[in-house]
Amino acid sequence: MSQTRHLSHAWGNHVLFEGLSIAIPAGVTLVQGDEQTGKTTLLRILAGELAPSGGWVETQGQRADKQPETYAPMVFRTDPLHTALDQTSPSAWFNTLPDCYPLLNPGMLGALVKDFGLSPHMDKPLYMLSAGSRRKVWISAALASGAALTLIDQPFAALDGPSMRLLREVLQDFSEQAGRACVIADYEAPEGVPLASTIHL
Ligand SMILES: Nc1ncnc2c1ncn2[C@@H]1O[C@H](COP(=O)(O)OP(=O)(O)OP(=O)(O)O)[C@@H](O)[C@H]1O
Repeated sequence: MSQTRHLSHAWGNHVLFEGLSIAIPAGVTLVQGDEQTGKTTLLRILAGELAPSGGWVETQGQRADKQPETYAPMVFRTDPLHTALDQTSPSAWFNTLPDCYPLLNPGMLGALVKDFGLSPHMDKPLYMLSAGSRRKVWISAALASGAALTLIDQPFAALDGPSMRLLREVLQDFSEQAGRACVIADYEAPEGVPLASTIHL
């Protein structure tokens, strides 16, 4: 479904990774590595946001470098450091998503909002939300987007206990869905989430 071929990222004499030829199957794939090993960089390359130094990435037969317009709607990357939406409310942002992600599942999005306890925050600007709530907003959009490839950096960071349990359940369900891949980046394998594959950096 997604794959990389001979992927490398380097600058000056510093090689972050090289020769990565990996297949990303449906279900949950973990990108595992210590600090500063290139997890976020790999996610950005998989999202088509960053050009690799060498090699290429492909999702459902479309290459990020050759077909950027068709590639972008197939991929959703959560970026907890993104500030461009700070003045936007989750409701307003969610209303724009079907334009980019026509396969967005509104029922799933509504259920995640409710179960993550986001309902009281839906009309507030994102900058007013806690780090955990902002992360839940991004994760809800990502998981409901219907994107063929969903990329989530440190999905459990800043989440409260009940939200961690809910996310585990949602990722379990996700791993049983045919046709969608979710790549999560973290230091350790998450408990209770069946993994389709692991990429070690
Ligand atoms: N082209 C580049 N030029 C200079 N530095 C770069 C370049 N690309 C990546 N880096 C740096 O490489 C480092 C590691 O990258 P990255 O953030 O992807 O690792 P990570 O495994 O996600 O780290 P962490 O777990 O600490 O968040 C970062 O400090 C990043 O700024």
